[in-house]
Amino acid sequence: MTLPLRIGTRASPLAMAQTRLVADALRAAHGWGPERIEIVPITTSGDTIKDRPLADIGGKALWTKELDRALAEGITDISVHSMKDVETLRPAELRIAAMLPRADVRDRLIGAKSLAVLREGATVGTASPRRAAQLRRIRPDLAITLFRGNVATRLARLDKGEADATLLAAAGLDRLGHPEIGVPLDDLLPAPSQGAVGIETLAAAKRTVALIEAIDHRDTHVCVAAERCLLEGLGADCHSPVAALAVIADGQVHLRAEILNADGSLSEAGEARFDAGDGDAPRALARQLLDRAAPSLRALFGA
Ligand SMILES: NCc1[nH]cc(CCC(=O)O)c1CC(=O)O
Repeated sequence: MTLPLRIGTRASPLAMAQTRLVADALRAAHGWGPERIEIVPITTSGDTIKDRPLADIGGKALWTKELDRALAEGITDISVHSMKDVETLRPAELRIAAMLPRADVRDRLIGAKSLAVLREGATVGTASPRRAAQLRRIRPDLAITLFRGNVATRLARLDKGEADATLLAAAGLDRLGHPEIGVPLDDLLPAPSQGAVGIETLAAAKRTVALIEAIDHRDTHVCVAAERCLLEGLGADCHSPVAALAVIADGQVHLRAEILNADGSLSEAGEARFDAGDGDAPRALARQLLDRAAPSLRALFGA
């Protein structure tokens, strides 16, 4: 292939930073010069609508629709995604062929040294139903205010005093060059796919698939696939109050997961160990969580 490989990405600073990591990995794997890759920034609906919770926008595929269209129309050859923002069920003609090595999976608290020292009734800015529910389970007195927009926007809103604290993914802060911002929360189970970057192309584009597979980080791919199978079993997406994390331990996948209601007053947690590539075990864990959940929690998942 002599033409440049065109990489479609959201235009946010984090998406661009992640895309540069993908470009570097591809160049290193294939011995390419800089001219072999072209980065194509694309604005998505998720980027333009900032003032409403994502669930209210009716939104599936908010971050991916425009990138998918660019692939289908031949404007780009591959797309780079934060896997956390990729809806659970993808069009069959697309293939997530590789993932970069996962970054720090934790959330970091910004604005206070710990959740415990936040004053009574403090306000925490977040747009994540999972973070809101986990926070309010630990500290029911906290008020949640809607914080959307990219990482820099949220930090600026915190600076302006629109909230006492916020939670952001360590992965995003680190990849934007801010390893010093915030305190990692070890006890908060992250969002499914947090910290993972995926590379997608048309399943029929066999040569492109092969080029991408060369940089696949298998353990990350296996773990994120397990977390996404759990989401599938729950009938959930990236706007649902679900936390999950898979790690490889003793040659097996160890998946921990939790579902919550909006204020964290109801939750159900569980774990499973299974072989890499087993999609049934995470779906069975999803079933178990729903079966054990109180009816009003189960109803949130349409089950
Ligand atoms: N939903 C926004 C989003 N999508 C991916 C990341 C950070 C990188 C990651 O978690 O992989 C973020 C920001 C955040 O949650 O702080």
